[in-house]
Amino acid sequence: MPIIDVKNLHKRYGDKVVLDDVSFSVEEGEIFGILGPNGAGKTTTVECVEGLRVPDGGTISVLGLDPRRDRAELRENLGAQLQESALPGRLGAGEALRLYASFYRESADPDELLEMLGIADQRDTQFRRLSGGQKQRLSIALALVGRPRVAVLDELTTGLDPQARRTTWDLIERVRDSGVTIVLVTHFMDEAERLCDRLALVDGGRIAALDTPGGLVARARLEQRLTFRAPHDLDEQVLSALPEVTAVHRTGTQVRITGQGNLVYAVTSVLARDHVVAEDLRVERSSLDDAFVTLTGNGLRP
Ligand SMILES: Nc1ncnc2c1ncn2[C@@H]1O[C@H](COP(=O)(O)OP(=O)(O)OP(=O)(O)O)[C@@H](O)[C@H]1O
Repeated sequence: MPIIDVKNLHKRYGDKVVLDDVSFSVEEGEIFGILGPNGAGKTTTVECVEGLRVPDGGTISVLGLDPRRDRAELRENLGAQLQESALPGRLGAGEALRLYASFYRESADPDELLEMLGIADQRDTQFRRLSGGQKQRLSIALALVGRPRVAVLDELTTGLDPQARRTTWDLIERVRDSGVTIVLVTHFMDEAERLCDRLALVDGGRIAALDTPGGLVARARLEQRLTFRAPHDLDEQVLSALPEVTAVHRTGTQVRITGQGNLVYAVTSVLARDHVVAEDLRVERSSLDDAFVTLTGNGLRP
């Protein structure tokens, strides 16, 4: 049984339709990504799941609870990352965690959480004096302090430097391994590809596609490209005849092959059979970025 089940969600602000028949389910123990450009409806979707916004239509079940009707019960089991502005600047990091821990029937040990998130040294630092990365970690700690079964993390690594992003990703994997189901809202392809077991691509208030990152790339049926340097006597006909190959281009010793399916295996098998040494062999794999453009007709960047 899914831990989150969203069916036919509709939401409009005035005349503007923001969610148009959004349906998806999240299985226990997965990292489920909601990926899309600015204004796609990602935050509106998760805030409906959290019971913070009221949908105009559709049904939502989280751990068998109705987010609006059973809000108090849901709060005990669902952790949400806080917006930065939600904390007073003079509150210490440890103090904030202890305060939030007191809101729950059962809570995690604040000191252990600070340790796990690598901000134990900042225990007594006021919120306003924390760096962007430390604030981010504290907001994750606050989402986890109630020992939730589900955590919703929105724009997890926005504003972090590359090193801090990677550390945060490792951390999220550890949180998932500890048994927490995670819903991750992001507009970063690399983040989604690295972390998510399954992903919903949201565009203009609709789910354009839902699959594993690899499944989305495969579904877009994008061409793969293989380049290498080959001796002049390479028989191009043999390669063109392969069912996986759509085109062979040659400029001097440089060969570029495009195709689909198991292209790399098909081409390299023939080359090995004919004792052709392919130098500087490179495979250009289609990315989730390309898949998004193909599946939605739009890019993620504004
Ligand atoms: N309270 C509101 N009143 C009116 N319009 C709103 C409100 N909240 C969001 N919107 C509009 O709804 C649309 C979806 O917003 P939402 O915040 O869900 O998108 P998002 O995908 O999370 O975007 P971002 O990546 O920029 O956070 C946007 O066009 C936004 O301007």
